Amino acid sequence: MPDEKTVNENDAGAAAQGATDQDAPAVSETAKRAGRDLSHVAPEVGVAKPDAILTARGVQRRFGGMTAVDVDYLEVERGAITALIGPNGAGKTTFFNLLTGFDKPNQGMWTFQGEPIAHKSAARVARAGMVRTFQLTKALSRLTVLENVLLAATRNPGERMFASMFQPLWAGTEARNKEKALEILERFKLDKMRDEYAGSLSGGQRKLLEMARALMTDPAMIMLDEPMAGVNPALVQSLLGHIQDLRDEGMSVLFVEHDMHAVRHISDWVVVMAEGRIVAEGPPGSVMQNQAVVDAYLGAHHDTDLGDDALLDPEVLARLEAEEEKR
Ligand SMILES: Nc1ncnc2c1ncn2[C@@H]1O[C@H](COP(=O)(O)OP(=O)(O)OP(=O)(O)O)[C@@H](O)[C@H]1O
Repeated sequence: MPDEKTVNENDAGAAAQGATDQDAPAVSETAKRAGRDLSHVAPEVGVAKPDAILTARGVQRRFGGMTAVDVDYLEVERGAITALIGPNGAGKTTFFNLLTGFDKPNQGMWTFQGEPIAHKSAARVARAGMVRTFQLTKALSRLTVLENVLLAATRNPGERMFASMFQPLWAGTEARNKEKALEILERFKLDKMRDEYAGSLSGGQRKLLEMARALMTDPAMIMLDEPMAGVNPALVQSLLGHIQDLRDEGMSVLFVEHDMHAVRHISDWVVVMAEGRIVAEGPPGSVMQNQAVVDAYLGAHHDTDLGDDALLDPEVLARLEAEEEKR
């Protein structure tokens, strides 16, 4: 059965207005504030947010003569779920790669929690608290689920030669990391699969493992790259619930996604890119009605359904779940 919490759109906003759902985990003050504050923000490109965790200015990335990213100004709200959408080739992944230090801009700057992090390495960005998920590579598929999560732990002094001379210190950190990894695996219901090869996980479980790996570093902001891609429809609801939980615990979430149903249901704010630029931003309900957004998708001959809610209708979900069980 779908969880009440994920069926309601804009949970943080609902919670802020005093909605009571006794089954839902506690919603952090940050998330409540983000939901409440964003409801007063004008849906305009480049609009200032009440409490921005990330601010980008004049970001450009060119490949030869083609400008893949040309973002004048963007603020991303702290403690909110922000979706980055747009037709194929809009520049979403390139922008994501730039922000997280996996690519370098031709120009532009951005700050994260007030700290300038443009031109910094991916490792440095991660240490600052902005962590992105990664698709399971072939090499990682051959490690166990637990090994995958442990590998994501940062600042393990055991990795440093000097500290490795102090075995007890190193051993203590390893034990703590393992305890933490097991807690995270339990949260995502992957604990029973801890010793299985990661390659044997289903599409949805892989997405959860990617999130689990990111959580090992206690990020302030988690960047999810197409979290719904390759996920069985019956698991979509649960995955959406996990993403909302991250937000409700106070984390900021920025995700690139093509699945408009997911975008509509969990996003507090949606940013739309087309041809490298941001063409619209606003709450999910209104932004998808925006003419610039409709034009961007139609112009790209895109067949994306900009969002009826059929997939997340409880009856449709119950049928999908029943079909899944019969298999
Ligand atoms: N390394 C590269 N070299 C040359 N062109 C590139 C490179 N990376 C991306 N591009 C081009 O930049 C543009 C933006 O690509 P990008 O992958 O960022 O778009 P996207 O919005 O993520 O698309 P999709 O939704 O299909 O993943 C595209 O025209 C793409 O071909």
